Amino acid sequence: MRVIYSEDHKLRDAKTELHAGQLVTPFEAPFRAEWILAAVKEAGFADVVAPDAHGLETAKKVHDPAYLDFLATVWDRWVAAGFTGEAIANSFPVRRTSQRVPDNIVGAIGHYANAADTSITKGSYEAAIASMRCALTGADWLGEGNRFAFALCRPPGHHAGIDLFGGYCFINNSGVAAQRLLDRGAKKVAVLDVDFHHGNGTQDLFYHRGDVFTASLHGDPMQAFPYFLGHADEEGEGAGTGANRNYPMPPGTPWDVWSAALADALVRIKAFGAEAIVVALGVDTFERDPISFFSLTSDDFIRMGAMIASAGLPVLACMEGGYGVPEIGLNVANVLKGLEA
Ligand SMILES: NCCCNCCCCCS
Ligand SMILES: [Zn+2]
Repeated sequence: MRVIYSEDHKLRDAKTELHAGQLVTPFEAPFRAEWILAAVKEAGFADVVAPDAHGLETAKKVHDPAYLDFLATVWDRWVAAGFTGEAIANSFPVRRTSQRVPDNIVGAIGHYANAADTSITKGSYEAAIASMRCALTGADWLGEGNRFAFALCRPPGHHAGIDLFGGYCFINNSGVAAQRLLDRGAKKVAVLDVDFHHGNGTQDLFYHRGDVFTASLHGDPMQAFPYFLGHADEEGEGAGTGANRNYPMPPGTPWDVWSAALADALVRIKAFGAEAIVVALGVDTFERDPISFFSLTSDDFIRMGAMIASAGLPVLACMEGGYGVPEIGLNVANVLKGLEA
């Protein structure tokens, strides 16, 4: 199991998150990557490397290049506008409005945001680039014929759409990795999102494409972020018809219900003909996660890894969510243990 990790994740260290009507210390904070790194090393996954210095060529195939330019410049534009706080979107192009991108930075950040929970700060972009590079380096490890890799991505990526940031995400690491695998010769790949929250960004990237199967197991969007995508009737469009599968589940969902959805997703991934699986690995399905409502135990994460490995395909796991409790490290290590069991 190759682990890819970059110290540059520390450049993403926002001080505010709009949560429950207050500006709180962000749930998605630097300690997360440190705890997870320590735990996977402790579990024996010590083959840890820094990412290669990939550019934006692959990312530009799944994200709007103008959006990537926005990410690269938003902080400087925010400061140039004279604002002293962190960059937070507060006006959005909602129903029956123009999709023109305003020149004003407050309008522009709202155009590109799908949630107001993600403050942009100095260094956020550089950290997102490093995170993307971890995923791309993991894809290359698989492309070289290896079976498993874990990209310790921070910031996460699965809520980042074609031209959207939010849910603590900026660049869709697992989506970029899937594209890399295709560019290296795969005909079909799958992105399996096991994070508690629906992979709305990943679904957006590939919804009209037939070469990437996207599956997501998540809290029912009627009750859970991201609220506005993730229903079971979203099955892809055009060339992507039948290549998207959502498994929304209710509060309190335990392993036996959750794993039945995983089993179904894996059957569909195999039937699709995927040559590799990119796992959007969030561990916020854990019973004590502070912002989620499923009931998986730490041992369930071993079972999760074993089930995914049973598909018999190469697997790249890209770190997504999992918050607040020390068990996030154990739970990630347990998935890796299950993969290699
Ligand atoms: N402020 C907490 C409420 C929800 N905010 C978005 C959660 C994104 C999870 C990404 S895995
Ligand atoms: Zn999540």
